[in-house]
Amino acid sequence: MRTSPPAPDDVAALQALHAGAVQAQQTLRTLLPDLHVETVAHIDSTNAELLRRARTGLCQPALLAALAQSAGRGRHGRPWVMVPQGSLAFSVGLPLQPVEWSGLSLVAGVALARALPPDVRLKWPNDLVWHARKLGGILIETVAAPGVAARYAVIGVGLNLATPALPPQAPLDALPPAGLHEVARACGQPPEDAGTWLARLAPALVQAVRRFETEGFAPWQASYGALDALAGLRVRISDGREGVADGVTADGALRLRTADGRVVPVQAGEVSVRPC
Ligand SMILES: O=C(O)CCCC[C@@H]1SC[C@@H]2NC(=O)N[C@@H]21
Repeated sequence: MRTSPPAPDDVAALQALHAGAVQAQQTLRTLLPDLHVETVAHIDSTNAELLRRARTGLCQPALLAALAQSAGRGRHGRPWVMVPQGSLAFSVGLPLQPVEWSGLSLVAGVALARALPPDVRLKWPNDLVWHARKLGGILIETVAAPGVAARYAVIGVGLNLATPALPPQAPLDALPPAGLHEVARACGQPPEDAGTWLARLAPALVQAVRRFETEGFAPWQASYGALDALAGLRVRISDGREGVADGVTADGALRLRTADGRVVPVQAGEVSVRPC
């Protein structure tokens, strides 16, 4: 709990973030007229908060963004640490009833990558990368929505704006981090604040997820392929399997071409790139 008044920088940053959320709400007013938007200075985790609300029956579409998270979480129970010098963290929550859930995180990745600078790519299943460095990630969690057939899906997005220092305990096969300000500099563009990115990314994400709900992953397969950072690389899956990454299947599994020439679908796991 905060005991001192927010610093002026926090106030300005929160206003900018809020302006981005309101702009996203405007963009989405036809698709999601009841979208609730909220921006907070501090929270444990935007994903955790929307899931808590859904469990108590608050299942309306929501966009929640935060300047700081004390318990941000990533995939596989890992912590997600925001860069204090510049970060974007938001979650979109909405009741969802897709024909098939597989591929949702890949669709979210495609939508985000398309709204980010041109060189941003996707590392299966849901890392946003730039020149083999991690810019951000996506964490999707769902909960049963009381009284309705749909589940409530919470799609959390964390993006570095500033480039984080490499943590000393980083595993050797983890991707080194990158930040969007650095990407903008490399493209000769000025850096943009978290609110500006939120206004672009949240609508792109919601529009894609709504389309996924009715059409599934298959129409996204080619778009994913065009953004696939792993295509043609030697990879190792966290379960020990190795091979060459060969795109994704029509339901979003990673196609792994093994040494004996077979292609096996990998439904889940962590992927590390091996030296050639
Ligand atoms: O790369 C990953 O493992 C996914 C990271 C997802 C982090 C975001 S930040 C906003 C939302 N709230 C969380 O606690 N996690 C997601």
